This record gives sequence, structure tokens and C-alpha cells, in this order.
Amino acid sequence: MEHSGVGGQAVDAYRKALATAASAAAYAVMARGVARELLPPELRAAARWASSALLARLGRIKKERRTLVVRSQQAAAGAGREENLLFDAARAYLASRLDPRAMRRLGLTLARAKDDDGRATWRKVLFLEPGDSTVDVFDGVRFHWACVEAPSGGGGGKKKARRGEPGTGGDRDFVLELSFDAEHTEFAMDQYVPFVMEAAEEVEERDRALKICMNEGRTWYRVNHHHPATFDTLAMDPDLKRRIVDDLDLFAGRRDHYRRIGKAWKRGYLLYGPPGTGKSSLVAAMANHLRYDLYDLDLSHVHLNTSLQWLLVGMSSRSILVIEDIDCCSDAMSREDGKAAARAGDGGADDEIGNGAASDSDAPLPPPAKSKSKSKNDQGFPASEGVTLSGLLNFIDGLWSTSGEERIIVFTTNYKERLDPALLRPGRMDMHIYMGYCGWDAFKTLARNYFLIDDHALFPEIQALLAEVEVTPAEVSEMLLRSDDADVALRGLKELLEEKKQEAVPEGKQGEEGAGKA
Ligand SMILES: Nc1ncnc2c1ncn2[C@@H]1O[C@H](COP(=O)(O)OP(=O)(O)OP(=O)(O)O)[C@@H](O)[C@H]1O
Repeated sequence: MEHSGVGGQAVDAYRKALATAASAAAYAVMARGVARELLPPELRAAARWASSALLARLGRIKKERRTLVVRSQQAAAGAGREENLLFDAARAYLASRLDPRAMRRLGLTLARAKDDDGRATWRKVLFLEPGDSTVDVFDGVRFHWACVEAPSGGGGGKKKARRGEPGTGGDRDFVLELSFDAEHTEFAMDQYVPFVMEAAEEVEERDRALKICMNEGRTWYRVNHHHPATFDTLAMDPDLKRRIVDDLDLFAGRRDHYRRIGKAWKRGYLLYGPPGTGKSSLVAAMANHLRYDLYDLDLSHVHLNTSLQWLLVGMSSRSILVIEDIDCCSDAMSREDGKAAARAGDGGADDEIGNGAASDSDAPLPPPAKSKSKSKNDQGFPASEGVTLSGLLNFIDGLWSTSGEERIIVFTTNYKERLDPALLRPGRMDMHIYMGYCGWDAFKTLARNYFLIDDHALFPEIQALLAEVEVTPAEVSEMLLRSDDADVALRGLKELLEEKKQEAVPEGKQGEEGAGKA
């Protein structure tokens, strides 16, 4: 029988629905039966877990929530207001996490900066605008961040707002709100908030320009540090390079270790070797590797002990203090005291850790006189305030042990054998690093740096010559710089090495086969 009209259509639809429901129920029963028969118990357990997780997620809406309100400022104990570090950290953290592809609306600021070389750089900063929010999942827990307009005077972002400063919400007053399920309150306070603080510090550290600081009087002048040297570009023995990198990494990660043993978190490196072998380049590579600022202390500009103290106190954490050409101090010291210059060290062994000669001599630091480009100065320290390099190390130990912050000190010299033995004895400088003449491995690094090549027809001849003559990496670099054409540059280098080989032949023996090996 056929149904017609509106009433008939309704009955048909009802029947169809009943049939569909019946078949769906039948399918469900059948599927459960099949699953029981065919699925192994492990898979069934996994399915149960997935369905309960889904139900928990659906039920989440009803869960109790907690919200932390993060204002830019807080009323301080006395009068006035105190900056809230979490507010800045959260903004920096969110800026690094916000994904413009996943959000309908986002604040964007382009900041223009000029570095000390006059180069313009652009910095892009994303931020949440008032009314916007985002979700951050940390260790499986969902944290909801929202930027919310706040009643004025509520310690919101307006107080911090500066023209063009990202994330301040312009002229409006706002706060950041962090919401999560009440059951995760402890996790949020003990794990997530510290994580945000640390992540923000890392972002800040990564983005900040490194500084090189030079002393004048009792102050440091800071400029941006753009030295291109890295451990990849440094031409030196690969094993020694790896040992230095490992040593630096171990040091940088040992805050608790140094605290536990009650020692200043500092490490000392003595770099020695002929001029042009890369001592300054190694210092720059260390700074770039650790992202530490460099403090280049020119002792010829330090006339008073107190100035030195001011300078040391004025250094920031995570920094490297460099004192170059310390042999010049030793020279002058010998003259002043009438002492024979201390003859310690072997002047040639590779990388001896804590292998210095022992002596108790702590003679006063002389009128500081720096060699080469550094200006000479004959005023020196007043007698009553005489400072020795090892005294300086002791002083640094005392000063830095109270700060609990990581610092590195590097001395460089061309003449290790002229140094005061007191400086070389174990425990003074942790690692003695010899930077030597250019060997085959060092040359290959330079060839790769300059021409992106690992092989060339002239390599065998150059390798043989390098084994015979003393040439510094600086001299090799100089030759490789002379042309953009690897053939031309390498030919020039080969000629230089041959000349050096000739020069090394003792007079009267020139022209003899095999003579003149350096
Ligand atoms: N080991 C090296 N690896 C890469 N480049 C080097 C190396 N040694 C020297 N150079 C090149 O030579 C230049 C001068 O080297 P650097 O100033 O680092 O030597 P140095 O040992 O500190 O010399 P000095 O004792 O005269 O201060 C560097 O800018 C770099 O281009």
C-alpha cells in the first residue's frame, strides 16, 4: 500500500528511522562480538583506554578551573610597585611559541635596530592582543593563556607600555591570565611556571647580541661582539678542539657541582704559542660557543688596585675575562725584582691539563706593559698595592666564589717559558692549551673555510711541505685570502711554503738534497 500526503510521508520516514536504528544496533552488537572473537586482549585494553580518555576529554568542560592573573607590576612591601618578572618572561615565552599559521589574530611588531657596525637589523615580535588567547601544551597538560583588559590601575601592562614596545597592548591596561584544570595547580606552580621562566631566559640569551668590553679607568666600554670565529672555522688539531669544547660544555653545566664542592664556578685557560696561531680566535670561538660576553682587560690601563676591583665587580655573569700577552708582565717583573725570569713549562707539549711547574713565588705585578698594539705604561701599581697575576687569581677566586655565577678567565702568551711559575702551578689555570703551527688537519679546515673544498691537485705537495716548514695559520689564511680562485691561492701558498723551506736550509747546505727540514 501506498501512502500519500503529509501523514503518509511522516509514517514512511518514521519506519525508515526505525529500520536504520535497528540495523545500527545490530551492527554494534555484531561488531562487539567480532571484536571479542578477533581482537587480542591488549588491543581491547588499548581501545578501552582510548574511549575513557575521550570521555574524560569530553567531560573536561565541567572540570573545575584555576586562573593565575599575571600583572606587569605588583604592590611592593614598602611604597611603590615592583616589576613582575613572570609577566615579562611570559610575554617573551609566548612570543617564541605563537604560531601565526594557527591563529586568526595576532599582534606583530617589527623593531629596527642598528648594531655597532652600522648594519640595520629587523626583529619580529609576535604577541597576544587584549581579547586574544592561545593554548600551550606542556607535558600533556593544556595551559590556556589569555590577554585580558584590566581595570585601570590594576597593575596591568599600561605601566610598562612604551612607544612601539611589543605586547603592551598600546594604551590599554591589560593582564595575562593563565588557566588550567584545578587538578594541575601544583604542576602549574612547580613545573610549568619555572619552565616558562627558564624558556624565556633562553630566548633572551639566544636573541641578545654578545658584547666585548674594554676597560678604561674603572669602567668597561661595551660594543657588540661580531667575531666570526667558531670552533668549526678554527684551524687546529681536531682532538684538542674536541677536548676544549667538551671541557667548556662540562663547565657550563656544572652549577650544582661547583656549589656542592664550595668552589667558585670559574675555569681558567692558558693559551700559548707563536703569534698568529689563533689564540685570540680561540677566545672568540669560546665566547661564541658559550654565548658569553668578553671582557678584554688591558692592564696597562689599570693604575690602582681599587680600579681593578671595580672592574672585576662590574663584570656580568656568563662572561670571559681575557688578559692578553701576560708574558709582558712577567718580563717587566723580572726586570723590577732583579729576578731571573721564571722558566717553567715545556714550551711545546699539547694541552697539558694542570701540568704546570710548582713554585711559591708570588712576585708583585710589574708596571703593566702590553706588547704590540697595546700601549705601554710605566705608572704601574703603587708599591703598597702591588698585585700579582696569581694574586689576581686568588682575588678573583674570593670575589667570584660569592657570586655563584659562571665565569671564565683566559690568559694568552707567546712565551709560556717566561711566565712566573706561580701562575703555572696546578690549580691556577685549569687547562694549558698550546696553539701551534699549521699542520695538515688545520690546513684542511682553512681550505674548507675559504673555498669549500676537501681536495685539490696541489694538496699532496702542500701536505708534504707543511710537514717540513713552520707556518702559522695566520700566514696560511693570508695566502688563501689573496684570490677567490682556489688554484691561484693554493699555488701562492705552495710558493710561500717552498720559500720557507729554502730559508730554513742552513747556509752552505743550500741546494743539498733533503736539507733544511724545520
Ligand atoms: N687557528 C686558526 N684558525 C683559523 N684562523 C686563524 C687561526 N690562527 C690564525 N688565524 C687567522 O689569523 C688571524 C690572526 O690570528 P689570531 O689573532 O687569532 O692569532 P693569535 O695567536 O692570537 O696572535 P697574537 O699572539 O699575535 O695575538 C685571525 O684573524 C685568523 O684569520
